[in-house]
Amino acid sequence: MTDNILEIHGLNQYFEQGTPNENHALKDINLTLKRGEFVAIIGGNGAGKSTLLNSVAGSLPVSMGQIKIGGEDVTYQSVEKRARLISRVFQDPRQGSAPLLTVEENLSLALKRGNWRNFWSHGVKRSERPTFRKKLASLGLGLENRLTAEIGLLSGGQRQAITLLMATMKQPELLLLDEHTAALDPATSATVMQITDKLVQDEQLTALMITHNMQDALKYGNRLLMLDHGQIAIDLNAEQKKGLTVADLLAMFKEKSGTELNDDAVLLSE
Ligand SMILES: Nc1ncnc2c1ncn2[C@@H]1O[C@H](COP(=O)(O)OP(=O)(O)OP(=O)(O)O)[C@@H](O)[C@H]1O
Repeated sequence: MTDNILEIHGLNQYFEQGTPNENHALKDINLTLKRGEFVAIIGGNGAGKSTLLNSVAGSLPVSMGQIKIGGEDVTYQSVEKRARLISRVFQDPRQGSAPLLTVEENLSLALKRGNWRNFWSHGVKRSERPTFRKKLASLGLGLENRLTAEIGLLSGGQRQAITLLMATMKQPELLLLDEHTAALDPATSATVMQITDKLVQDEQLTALMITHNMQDALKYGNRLLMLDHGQIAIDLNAEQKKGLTVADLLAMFKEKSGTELNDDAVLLSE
Protein backbone atom coordinates (compact mmCIF):
# COMPACT_ATOMS: atom_id res chain seq x y z
CA MET A 1 0.00 0.00 0.00
CA THR A 2 1.42 3.37 -1.00
CA ASP A 3 1.48 6.33 1.34
CA ASN A 4 1.05 8.66 -1.63
CA ILE A 5 -2.71 9.07 -1.94
CA LEU A 6 -2.57 11.45 -4.88
CA GLU A 7 0.25 11.78 -7.41
CA ILE A 8 0.04 14.25 -10.25
CA HIS A 9 2.86 14.15 -12.78
CA GLY A 10 3.36 16.77 -15.48
CA LEU A 11 -0.31 17.68 -15.73
CA ASN A 12 -1.14 20.12 -18.51
CA GLN A 13 -4.64 21.18 -19.45
CA TYR A 14 -5.49 23.10 -22.59
CA PHE A 15 -8.86 24.47 -23.57
CA GLU A 16 -9.64 25.00 -27.24
CA GLN A 17 -6.23 23.65 -28.13
CA GLY A 18 -4.97 24.54 -31.56
CA THR A 19 -7.40 27.44 -31.99
CA PRO A 20 -6.72 31.17 -31.65
CA ASN A 21 -8.52 30.95 -28.28
CA GLU A 22 -6.18 28.32 -26.89
CA ASN A 23 -5.93 28.55 -23.09
CA HIS A 24 -3.15 26.71 -21.27
CA ALA A 25 -5.06 26.41 -17.99
CA LEU A 26 -2.68 24.08 -16.09
CA LYS A 27 1.03 24.20 -16.76
CA ASP A 28 3.09 21.18 -15.88
CA ILE A 29 1.63 20.59 -12.43
CA ASN A 30 3.48 18.14 -10.18
CA LEU A 31 1.85 17.40 -6.84
CA THR A 32 1.96 14.58 -4.31
CA LEU A 33 -0.42 14.26 -1.38
CA LYS A 34 0.57 11.90 1.42
CA ARG A 35 -2.03 10.07 3.45
CA GLY A 36 -3.63 12.44 5.99
CA GLU A 37 -2.78 15.65 4.17
CA PHE A 38 -5.61 18.20 4.19
CA VAL A 39 -4.75 20.75 1.52
CA ALA A 40 -6.46 24.09 0.97
CA ILE A 41 -6.13 25.54 -2.53
CA ILE A 42 -6.51 29.24 -3.10
CA GLY A 43 -5.79 31.48 -6.06
CA GLY A 44 -7.17 34.28 -8.19
CA ASN A 45 -10.01 34.12 -10.69
CA GLY A 46 -9.15 31.73 -13.50
CA ALA A 47 -5.98 30.47 -11.76
CA GLY A 48 -6.90 26.84 -12.51
CA LYS A 49 -8.36 25.58 -9.21
CA SER A 50 -11.52 24.05 -10.71
CA THR A 51 -9.58 22.69 -13.66
CA LEU A 52 -7.25 20.91 -11.23
CA LEU A 53 -10.10 19.42 -9.19
CA ASN A 54 -12.02 18.42 -12.34
CA SER A 55 -8.90 16.71 -13.67
CA VAL A 56 -8.50 14.71 -10.45
CA ALA A 57 -12.21 13.83 -10.33
CA GLY A 58 -12.17 12.77 -13.98
CA SER A 59 -14.81 15.20 -15.21
CA LEU A 60 -12.23 16.82 -17.50
CA PRO A 61 -10.08 14.71 -19.85
CA VAL A 62 -6.37 15.20 -19.29
CA SER A 63 -4.50 16.94 -22.14
CA MET A 64 -1.11 15.70 -20.95
CA GLY A 65 0.32 14.08 -17.82
CA GLN A 66 -0.59 11.39 -15.32
CA ILE A 67 -2.82 11.16 -12.25
CA LYS A 68 -2.56 8.34 -9.69
CA ILE A 69 -4.82 7.75 -6.72
CA GLY A 70 -3.69 5.26 -4.07
CA GLY A 71 -0.97 4.15 -6.49
CA GLU A 72 -3.47 3.35 -9.26
CA ASP A 73 -3.20 5.16 -12.59
CA VAL A 74 -6.62 6.77 -13.07
CA THR A 75 -5.63 9.22 -15.83
CA TYR A 76 -8.03 7.73 -18.36
CA GLN A 77 -10.65 6.39 -15.95
CA SER A 78 -14.20 7.76 -16.08
CA VAL A 79 -15.70 9.74 -13.20
CA GLU A 80 -17.83 6.70 -12.34
CA LYS A 81 -14.87 4.32 -12.25
CA ARG A 82 -12.77 6.50 -9.97
CA ALA A 83 -15.74 7.22 -7.70
CA ARG A 84 -14.63 4.10 -5.74
CA LEU A 85 -11.66 6.17 -4.60
CA ILE A 86 -13.01 9.71 -4.51
CA SER A 87 -15.81 11.58 -2.77
CA ARG A 88 -16.62 15.09 -3.91
CA VAL A 89 -18.69 17.75 -2.19
CA PHE A 90 -19.87 20.63 -4.35
CA GLN A 91 -20.77 24.24 -3.64
CA ASP A 92 -24.51 23.71 -4.05
CA PRO A 93 -25.92 21.95 -0.96
CA ARG A 94 -28.63 20.43 -3.19
CA GLN A 95 -26.11 18.50 -5.23
CA GLY A 96 -25.00 15.78 -2.84
CA SER A 97 -28.21 14.16 -1.63
CA ALA A 98 -31.63 13.04 -2.86
CA PRO A 99 -34.21 15.66 -1.79
CA LEU A 100 -37.25 13.43 -1.70
CA LEU A 101 -35.59 10.75 0.40
CA THR A 102 -35.31 11.02 4.17
CA VAL A 103 -32.10 11.71 6.06
CA GLU A 104 -31.71 8.03 7.00
CA GLU A 105 -32.48 6.84 3.46
CA ASN A 106 -29.78 9.13 2.11
CA LEU A 107 -27.28 7.88 4.69
CA SER A 108 -28.19 4.30 3.88
CA LEU A 109 -27.58 4.95 0.18
CA ALA A 110 -24.19 6.44 1.01
CA LEU A 111 -23.31 3.22 2.86
CA LYS A 112 -24.18 1.17 -0.22
CA ARG A 113 -21.78 3.16 -2.36
CA GLY A 114 -19.92 0.85 -4.67
CA ASN A 115 -22.41 -1.96 -4.03
CA TRP A 116 -24.57 -1.56 -7.10
CA ARG A 117 -26.64 -4.69 -6.44
CA ASN A 118 -28.30 -3.02 -3.47
CA PHE A 119 -28.12 0.52 -4.71
CA TRP A 120 -31.68 0.94 -5.84
CA SER A 121 -33.24 -0.30 -2.64
CA HIS A 122 -33.20 2.66 -0.31
CA GLY A 123 -34.79 0.77 2.56
CA VAL A 124 -33.05 1.47 5.85
CA LYS A 125 -32.02 -1.51 7.95
CA ARG A 126 -33.09 -1.25 11.57
CA SER A 127 -29.53 -2.15 12.57
CA GLU A 128 -28.19 0.94 10.74
CA ARG A 129 -30.19 3.47 12.77
CA PRO A 130 -28.06 3.62 15.94
CA THR A 131 -24.94 4.32 13.84
CA PHE A 132 -26.74 7.01 11.84
CA ARG A 133 -28.05 8.60 15.02
CA LYS A 134 -24.56 8.62 16.55
CA LYS A 135 -22.93 10.06 13.43
CA LEU A 136 -25.61 12.74 13.10
CA ALA A 137 -25.29 13.65 16.78
CA SER A 138 -21.55 14.17 16.27
CA LEU A 139 -22.36 17.01 13.84
CA GLY A 140 -23.82 18.99 16.75
CA LEU A 141 -26.82 20.26 14.77
CA GLY A 142 -29.57 18.19 16.43
CA LEU A 143 -30.04 16.17 13.23
CA GLU A 144 -30.12 12.91 15.18
CA ASN A 145 -33.79 13.70 15.83
CA ARG A 146 -34.55 14.25 12.13
CA LEU A 147 -33.81 10.76 10.76
CA THR A 148 -37.14 10.53 8.97
CA ALA A 149 -37.25 14.12 7.70
CA GLU A 150 -37.06 14.62 3.94
CA ILE A 151 -33.62 16.04 3.10
CA GLY A 152 -35.15 18.62 0.75
CA LEU A 153 -36.84 20.26 3.72
CA LEU A 154 -33.61 20.93 5.62
CA SER A 155 -31.59 24.16 5.51
CA GLY A 156 -28.58 24.51 3.21
CA GLY A 157 -26.14 24.18 6.12
CA GLN A 158 -27.87 21.11 7.57
CA ARG A 159 -27.93 19.56 4.14
CA GLN A 160 -24.27 20.28 3.44
CA ALA A 161 -23.33 18.77 6.83
CA ILE A 162 -25.21 15.57 5.92
CA THR A 163 -23.61 15.56 2.46
CA LEU A 164 -20.21 15.69 4.18
CA LEU A 165 -21.20 12.79 6.40
CA MET A 166 -22.32 10.83 3.34
CA ALA A 167 -19.10 11.66 1.49
CA THR A 168 -16.87 10.50 4.33
CA MET A 169 -18.79 7.54 5.78
CA LYS A 170 -17.04 4.98 3.59
CA GLN A 171 -13.63 6.57 4.04
CA PRO A 172 -12.72 7.51 0.46
CA GLU A 173 -9.04 7.52 -0.47
CA LEU A 174 -9.44 11.16 -1.44
CA LEU A 175 -12.03 13.78 -0.47
CA LEU A 176 -12.52 16.70 -2.88
CA LEU A 177 -14.16 19.80 -1.43
CA ASP A 178 -15.18 22.17 -4.18
CA GLU A 179 -15.87 25.55 -2.51
CA HIS A 180 -18.30 23.55 -0.40
CA THR A 181 -19.08 26.39 2.02
CA ALA A 182 -19.24 29.22 -0.53
CA ALA A 183 -23.02 29.19 -0.91
CA LEU A 184 -23.68 29.40 2.85
CA ASP A 185 -23.99 32.48 5.05
CA PRO A 186 -20.82 33.28 7.07
CA ALA A 187 -22.01 31.73 10.36
CA THR A 188 -23.24 28.53 8.70
CA SER A 189 -20.12 28.38 6.58
CA ALA A 190 -17.99 28.52 9.76
CA THR A 191 -20.02 25.69 11.33
CA VAL A 192 -19.73 23.54 8.21
CA MET A 193 -15.95 24.18 8.10
CA GLN A 194 -15.64 23.00 11.72
CA ILE A 195 -17.64 19.89 10.89
CA THR A 196 -15.45 19.29 7.83
CA ASP A 197 -12.31 19.54 9.92
CA LYS A 198 -13.67 17.13 12.53
CA LEU A 199 -14.72 14.55 9.92
CA VAL A 200 -11.36 14.75 8.13
CA GLN A 201 -9.54 14.27 11.47
CA ASP A 202 -11.86 11.54 12.79
CA GLU A 203 -11.75 9.49 9.58
CA GLN A 204 -8.07 10.37 8.96
CA LEU A 205 -8.85 11.44 5.42
CA THR A 206 -6.72 12.96 2.69
CA ALA A 207 -8.49 16.01 1.30
CA LEU A 208 -8.15 18.70 -1.34
CA MET A 209 -10.29 21.77 -0.69
CA ILE A 210 -10.80 24.77 -2.98
CA THR A 211 -11.73 27.87 -1.04
CA HIS A 212 -11.93 31.60 -1.64
CA ASN A 213 -11.78 32.15 2.10
CA MET A 214 -8.15 32.83 2.96
CA GLN A 215 -8.85 32.76 6.69
CA ASP A 216 -10.20 29.22 6.33
CA ALA A 217 -7.21 28.24 4.20
CA LEU A 218 -4.90 29.42 6.98
CA LYS A 219 -6.95 28.00 9.84
CA TYR A 220 -7.81 24.57 8.46
CA GLY A 221 -5.76 21.81 6.94
CA ASN A 222 -2.06 21.07 7.16
CA ARG A 223 -0.94 22.37 3.77
CA LEU A 224 -1.79 25.39 1.64
CA LEU A 225 -1.36 25.73 -2.12
CA MET A 226 -1.75 28.92 -4.06
CA LEU A 227 -2.32 28.66 -7.79
CA ASP A 228 -1.43 31.41 -10.22
CA HIS A 229 -1.97 31.27 -13.98
CA GLY A 230 -2.08 27.47 -13.98
CA GLN A 231 0.98 26.94 -11.80
CA ILE A 232 1.58 26.25 -8.12
CA ALA A 233 3.02 29.56 -6.95
CA ILE A 234 3.08 28.83 -3.22
CA ASP A 235 3.15 25.52 -1.31
CA LEU A 236 3.23 25.83 2.48
CA ASN A 237 3.27 23.02 5.02
CA ALA A 238 1.62 23.22 8.46
CA GLU A 239 4.72 24.66 10.06
CA GLN A 240 5.20 27.29 7.36
CA LYS A 241 1.62 28.53 7.46
CA LYS A 242 1.44 28.71 11.24
CA GLY A 243 1.01 32.29 12.44
CA LEU A 244 0.54 33.74 8.95
CA THR A 245 -2.13 36.37 8.37
CA VAL A 246 -4.16 37.03 5.22
CA ALA A 247 -2.01 40.13 4.66
CA ASP A 248 1.14 37.94 4.81
CA LEU A 249 -0.35 35.58 2.24
CA LEU A 250 -1.31 38.42 -0.10
CA ALA A 251 2.19 39.86 0.22
CA MET A 252 3.74 36.45 -0.53
CA PHE A 253 1.52 36.14 -3.56
CA LYS A 254 2.54 39.55 -4.84
CA GLU A 255 6.21 38.75 -4.38
CA LYS A 256 5.89 35.44 -6.26
CA SER A 257 3.63 36.49 -9.09
CA GLY A 258 4.50 40.17 -9.41
CA THR A 259 0.81 41.11 -9.34
CA GLU A 260 -1.91 41.59 -6.75
CA LEU A 261 -4.16 38.61 -6.19
CA ASN A 262 -7.16 39.04 -8.42
CA ASP A 263 -9.99 37.26 -6.62
CA ASP A 264 -13.31 39.06 -6.24
CA ALA A 265 -14.52 36.64 -3.58
CA VAL A 266 -11.39 37.05 -1.43
CA LEU A 267 -11.43 40.80 -1.70
CA LEU A 268 -15.08 40.91 -0.74
CA SER A 269 -14.60 38.64 2.28
CA GLU A 270 -11.67 40.56 3.73
N1 LIG B 1 -14.64 24.67 -20.28
C1 LIG B 1 -13.76 25.63 -20.52
N2 LIG B 1 -13.53 26.11 -21.76
C2 LIG B 1 -12.61 27.08 -22.00
N3 LIG B 1 -11.86 27.64 -21.04
C3 LIG B 1 -12.06 27.22 -19.77
C4 LIG B 1 -13.02 26.21 -19.44
N4 LIG B 1 -12.98 26.01 -18.10
C5 LIG B 1 -12.06 26.87 -17.62
N5 LIG B 1 -11.50 27.58 -18.61
C6 LIG B 1 -10.43 28.60 -18.47
O1 LIG B 1 -9.34 27.97 -17.80
C7 LIG B 1 -8.75 28.86 -16.87
C8 LIG B 1 -8.81 28.26 -15.48
O2 LIG B 1 -10.16 28.23 -15.06
P1 LIG B 1 -10.64 27.61 -13.66
O3 LIG B 1 -12.13 27.60 -13.68
O4 LIG B 1 -9.93 26.34 -13.41
O5 LIG B 1 -10.11 28.71 -12.63
P2 LIG B 1 -10.45 28.89 -11.08
O6 LIG B 1 -9.15 29.07 -10.39
O7 LIG B 1 -11.31 27.77 -10.61
O8 LIG B 1 -11.21 30.28 -11.11
P3 LIG B 1 -12.42 30.85 -10.24
O9 LIG B 1 -11.91 31.06 -8.87
O10 LIG B 1 -12.71 32.13 -10.94
O11 LIG B 1 -13.54 29.86 -10.31
C9 LIG B 1 -9.51 30.17 -17.01
O12 LIG B 1 -8.80 31.00 -17.89
C10 LIG B 1 -10.84 29.76 -17.59
O13 LIG B 1 -11.40 30.80 -18.36
